[in-house]
Amino acid sequence: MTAAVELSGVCWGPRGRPDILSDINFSVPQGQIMAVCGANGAGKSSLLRLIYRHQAPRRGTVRLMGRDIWALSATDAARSLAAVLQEQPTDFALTARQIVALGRLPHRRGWGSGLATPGGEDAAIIEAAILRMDLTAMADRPFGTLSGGERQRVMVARALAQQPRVIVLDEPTNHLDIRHQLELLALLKGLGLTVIATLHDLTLAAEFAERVLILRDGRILADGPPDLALSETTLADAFQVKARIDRSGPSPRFSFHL
Ligand SMILES: Nc1ncnc2c1ncn2[C@@H]1O[C@H](COP(=O)(O)OP(=O)(O)OP(=O)(O)O)[C@@H](O)[C@H]1O
Repeated sequence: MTAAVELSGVCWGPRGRPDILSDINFSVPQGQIMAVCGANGAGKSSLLRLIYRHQAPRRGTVRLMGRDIWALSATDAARSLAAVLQEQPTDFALTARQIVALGRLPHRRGWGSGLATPGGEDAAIIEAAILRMDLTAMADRPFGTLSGGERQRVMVARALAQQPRVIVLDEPTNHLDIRHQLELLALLKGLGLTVIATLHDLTLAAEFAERVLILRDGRILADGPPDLALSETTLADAFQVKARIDRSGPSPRFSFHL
């Protein structure tokens, strides 16, 4: 089966600067849940920006469903891939429902029609995404009046309304309380989509992901099932701390010291 996302020989750096990401090679099968972990500045968000076609690799290729993502139009890419980012829209006057409705834009014919009130099928998809993210009670409130966690759920609902095959999330559990963190990760797992998410919380990564990719200084340090990728040696190397993992319980417990 065609990989959902595949990076081959990818390097990236800002213009006029040395590479920040080097020699990145991995392939994510359709339906896989992958967490990307690593220290601050390791290159996680930069890697996601390459995957959601925000920036082009300096060398190498990023493929989405087998096609070079830069051979696709932005709209075609958005029909297959949705991104949930840490930066949120600045248009705080839009209601939560209007923001979720933006997820339908890549599927509308002609950008002008995208601003019209959604028709039957689109409206049903938007309402389903609102319901799924438990936003019904606040759907008509301006986005700017929502709490950080509620806004995060609106952004996930927008991604769901986009009906992508791949969903990329940058720190999706930021701002969420424990219950909403667990609910969001369970929901993402149950979608049957390919999911690539950066996560700082290694316990959540170990429980949620089938595969963990660990970056260090812009290179892949480990890539594999959580039990293998999240080893004491790898974590010590990735985060420059002493790491202990207690695997005696149902899920691993991580402890760290300097
Ligand atoms: N456009 C840019 N220009 C200059 N430096 C950049 C640019 N984008 C990223 N960097 C640098 O690249 C490195 C990796 O940044 P990135 O945001 O990808 O890290 P991260 O792993 O997501 O970090 P964090 O956990 O702190 O969010 C950082 O040192 C950052 O300052």
